[in-house]
Amino acid sequence: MSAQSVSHDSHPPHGHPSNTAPSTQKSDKPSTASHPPDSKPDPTVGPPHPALHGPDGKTGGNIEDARKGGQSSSNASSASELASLKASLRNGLRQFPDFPSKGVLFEDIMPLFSSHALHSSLIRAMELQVADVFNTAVGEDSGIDVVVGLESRGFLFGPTLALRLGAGFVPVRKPGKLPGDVAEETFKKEYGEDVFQMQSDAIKKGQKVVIVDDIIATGGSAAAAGSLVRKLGGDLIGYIFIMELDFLKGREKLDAPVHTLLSGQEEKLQETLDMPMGMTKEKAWDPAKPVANAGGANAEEKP
Ligand SMILES: O=P(O)(O)OC[C@H]1O[C@H](OP(=O)(O)OP(=O)(O)O)[C@H](O)[C@@H]1O
Ligand SMILES: Nc1ncnc2[nH]cnc12
Repeated sequence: MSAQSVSHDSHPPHGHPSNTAPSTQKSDKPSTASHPPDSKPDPTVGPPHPALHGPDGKTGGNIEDARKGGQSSSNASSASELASLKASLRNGLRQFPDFPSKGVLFEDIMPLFSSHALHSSLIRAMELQVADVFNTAVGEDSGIDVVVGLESRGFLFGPTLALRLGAGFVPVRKPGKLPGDVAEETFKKEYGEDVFQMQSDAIKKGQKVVIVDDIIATGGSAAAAGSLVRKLGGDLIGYIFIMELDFLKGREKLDAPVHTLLSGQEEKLQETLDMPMGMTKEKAWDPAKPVANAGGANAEEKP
């Protein structure tokens, strides 16, 4: 195969091959969807889901009852654990320019699974992130009923996350794979259309559902999955992705809160002119230099 990855040493901060700025501190972090400026609310943190919260949006309800007691100290330690997990995960990602086609900077999440340590960090980070953004208890008392994962990369971590959250797992599949009655939704991809299906009895009316996938690009897949969940009567609490291709504005297609574990690409892959200093087209994407840190300076750090 001719795929080439960016070497660790020469790799620019994530999402922009021309950006050679050193890793940023809090004050000069770029404003991304997942790390907005102080003046702007963080769009990765949606409003608390009413079904999971009391009238003040913070307390009350069965799930919240489970959180009472030592909440603030455990929140602080969870936040620091989550920040440290995110840092390791960022270092585990790789980017492949011009894959699967020219102009696409492909985010390779497979190293997060080939390493036992990273895999374990990913699942723990997801578990903590869910509790943080949906304001639920950490772990099996989450109160989330179903995790829905999108074919196929959403299948890599959706089931494990579901176990951790005390939830069931339900797949959204491409057509012709699921037996019995299915609900289906057609959606637009970058080129042409695709169809997603779910088994009609997979979600019970009113069940609290979180949709997970590795990446949100145009948002077409995730929006179709959201429509299917609602068709089946599910209560869609929100979406969790590992990362986002910000410049495609996929989150604008979604009508439930959207959260990403790590920040993603802010801009489209640039041409040679924009490459980091000292690189040529031939030199830049040297396949002999295998590891890229796709996390970089733009990675999300929720305060
Ligand atoms: O936001 P969108 O533009 O809809 O794109 C995002 C989807 O694209 C990728 O899946 P892909 O269709 O490549 O399938 P795969 O997971 O089977 O590789 C990715 O895993 C998401 O599911
Ligand atoms: N740039 C990208 N990297 C990995 N998966 C993707 N799915 C859609 N766009 C992608």
